[in-house]
Amino acid sequence: AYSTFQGDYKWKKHDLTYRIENYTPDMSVAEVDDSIKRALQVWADVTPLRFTRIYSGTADIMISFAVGDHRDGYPFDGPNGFLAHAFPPFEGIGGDAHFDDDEKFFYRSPQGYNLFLVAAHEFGHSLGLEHSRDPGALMYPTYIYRDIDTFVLPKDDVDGIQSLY
Ligand SMILES: CNC(=O)[C@@H](NC(=O)[C@H](CC(C)C)CN(O)C=O)C(C)(C)C
Ligand SMILES: [Zn+2]
Repeated sequence: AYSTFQGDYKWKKHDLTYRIENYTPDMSVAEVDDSIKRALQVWADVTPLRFTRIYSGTADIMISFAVGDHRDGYPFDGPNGFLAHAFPPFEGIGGDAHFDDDEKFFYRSPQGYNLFLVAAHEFGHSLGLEHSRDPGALMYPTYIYRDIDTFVLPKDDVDGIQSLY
């Protein structure tokens, strides 16, 4: 039930870079770094894609926290509502993921919004996946909490990403 972006947007290379541009006050730097790294690994585990972190310059996937209007034409909406958004693989802002810092993100708590889960969904978009109609899929449009210690990428998402890479 997965879907990809019209025109089959996908990266033409398997070695991708990412850069964490800023941090949320909701958790430690180490916890953000780990959440992002694990959210990318979810997709790397089932594709030939590899992710390398860079600390300056322009990465394929630029990751940032922002509130309200952050000048990309898609202003955030305060607490709740939209939690984050990401752009499909194309030049420039393509691949980039923005997280709404008016949300309270959590590292491990089942309350609130788990950063790892939100990021894993966003990176699905960064790699070329659109939303799935499968309510069990990570790419389902609504945030659903799942135990992150036992998290396994749902089959619909695996089928989707493997249809691209
Ligand atoms: C709690 N709020 C929600 O469930 C909202 N959904 C989201 O914020 C999506 C991200 C989640 C799935 C991590 C937005 N999205 O698709 C980004 O790529 C609404 C369903 C209210 C829009
Ligand atoms: Zn989405």
